[in-house]
Amino acid sequence: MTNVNRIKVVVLGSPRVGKSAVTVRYLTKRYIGEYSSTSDLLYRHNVTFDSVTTEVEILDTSKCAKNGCLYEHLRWGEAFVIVYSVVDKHSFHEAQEVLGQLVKLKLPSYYTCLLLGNKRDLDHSRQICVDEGQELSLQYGCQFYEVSAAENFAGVSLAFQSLLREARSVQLLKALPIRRKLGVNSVSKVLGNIFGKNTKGDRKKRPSLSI
Ligand SMILES: Nc1nc2c(ncn2[C@@H]2O[C@H](COP(=O)(O)OP(=O)(O)OP(=O)(O)O)[C@@H](O)[C@H]2O)c(=O)[nH]1
Repeated sequence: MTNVNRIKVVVLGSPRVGKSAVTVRYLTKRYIGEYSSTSDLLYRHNVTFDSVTTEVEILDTSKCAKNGCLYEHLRWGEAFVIVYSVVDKHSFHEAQEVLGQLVKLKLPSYYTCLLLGNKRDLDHSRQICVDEGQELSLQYGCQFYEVSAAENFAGVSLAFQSLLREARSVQLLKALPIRRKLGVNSVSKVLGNIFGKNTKGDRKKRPSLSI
């Protein structure tokens, strides 16, 4: 059963893309250059949106995802941050693979997902342009931000908050009493509020930003 007071977030991506850096930046505002952890780390903190406080669990995954834990991570999570490095083409392709697995495992139920291009401060060595990230996110219907955990707290914070807001809306929707019948228009309104479609069917752009 959905717990509307808790959101479980999983941070995934290739080795060394900055999963720990973005997670710790979001939670503490600090950038720590090197992390020595070789196992998954679970963080807990509270967020308040519209006067409602929700507990957030963030699982910063380690290399274990390579050794068959990906399935468990995807099953455990309700919201996903899939990180790649803009200076590492391979990590972008791996992000694409993870998105594919996520869709296979989670659809048709709702889930929330953020594609996060990290290390944008290394622009001179870029291998993945903004448009490629944007395109991939549109393909999989997820949010997209480019950030630099090293240089900027604001972008990382905005990206996580945007994900958490959407995750909370999805949870509220899931928690609607099954017996309460909604008309087609009501359902379309609820979904529109969450996924950015207005009732006339025009699609609003998903949040997408480079900071
Ligand atoms: N230039 C730059 N370096 C970064 C940035 N974010 C992380 N790094 C560096 O990238 C390296 C890997 O960062 P981590 O946060 O440990 O990456 P990770 O994905 O958690 O690594 P694993 O858990 O080992 O897979 C470290 O040397 C960080 O200092 C960034 O935004 N810009």
